[in-house]
Amino acid sequence: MKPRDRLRIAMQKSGRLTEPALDLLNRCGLTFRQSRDKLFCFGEGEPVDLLLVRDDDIPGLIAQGVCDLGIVGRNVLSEFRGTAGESNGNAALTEWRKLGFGRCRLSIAVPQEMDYNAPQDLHGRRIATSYPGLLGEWLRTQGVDATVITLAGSVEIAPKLGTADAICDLVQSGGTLVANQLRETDVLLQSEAVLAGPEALPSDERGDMIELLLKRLDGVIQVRESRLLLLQTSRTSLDAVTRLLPGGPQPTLLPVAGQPDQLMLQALCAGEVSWRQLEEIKKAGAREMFVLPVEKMLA
Ligand SMILES: Nc1ncnc2c1ncn2[C@@H]1O[C@H](COP(=O)(O)OP(=O)(O)OP(=O)(O)O)[C@@H](O)[C@H]1O
Ligand SMILES: O=P(O)(O)OC[C@H]1O[C@H](OP(=O)(O)OP(=O)(O)O)[C@H](O)[C@@H]1O
Ligand SMILES: [Mg+2]
Repeated sequence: MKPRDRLRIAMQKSGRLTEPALDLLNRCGLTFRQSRDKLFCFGEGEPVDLLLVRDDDIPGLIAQGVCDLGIVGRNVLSEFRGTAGESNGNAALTEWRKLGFGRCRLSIAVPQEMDYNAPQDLHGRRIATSYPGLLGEWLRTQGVDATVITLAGSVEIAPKLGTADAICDLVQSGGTLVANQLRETDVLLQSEAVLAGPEALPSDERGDMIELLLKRLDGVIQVRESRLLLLQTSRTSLDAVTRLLPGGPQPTLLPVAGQPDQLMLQALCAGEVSWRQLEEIKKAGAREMFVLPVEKMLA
């Protein structure tokens, strides 16, 4: 293969991961010249280009060295790793970063009326899936002997059509399962989009660019997941309120003008603050609560 001096990242051409992946790269300061419906996008500022492909092709493109990195679901990457042995030689791919979008899980689901208590109930059954590698591995670890039926899509319909007794497919809200009178029984894999690449970084300029990109990604992900929590509390409730704060550095306390028994508390939280957490904190004595997104951060 011809040596390249520009970094090449594979991402999904059109699908669930396309917008969030491009948004993330933009936030890392990468912009691209060609329109998104083209196969190749040339990086404008930095020497980083994009290849837009079917998500299933991404691990193979990295393993073959056609691309240096890829943004792909862990489900697709893990399936490739499991089946890569025979067809792709030494395809040692790794997850460089978890990207926090495209969250879903790979699960077994059975018809609602089926008597199912444990994986052993799948003995001798037919299971339809688009993930034969991951399913086969799970069945082996469970010591279950079942027939794996590989389908490219519309897996959930297989039990109704009588072509399978159970399925193994992606679940997010569970809506598709309910619509097909199926119930989820076992989770094989928790998935989200990841930045995938070879285990060893290239030893040329591309390796330096990857290191720079990883640093920027870390900053972008940290800011994206950070929230600033502001609230008011009495000094007597302070301990109870502080105990309930989501993880992060020590909060800052500020006096409230004209109310010596009151404090304004400011806390940087490392993740989303849920309504439930807010309600608990309020019960402990807080009021005037605000949760703000963080735009930029420089420690
Ligand atoms: N319901 C869902 N909610 C969230 N993420 C999902 C969901 N379904 C799939 N994903 C994740 O998004 C990835 C891409 O899903 P999508 O449906 O766009 O793929 P696809 O139909 O295989 O697309 P392609 O045309 O690129 O092959 C999946 O591999 C998975 O990681
Ligand atoms: O649990 P849910 O929120 O219902 O999501 C799960 C569904 O989403 C994905 O399909 P998608 O919507 O991409 O349709 P497709 O696979 O037929 O393209 C996946 O293959 C499941 O069918
Ligand atoms: Mg696909």
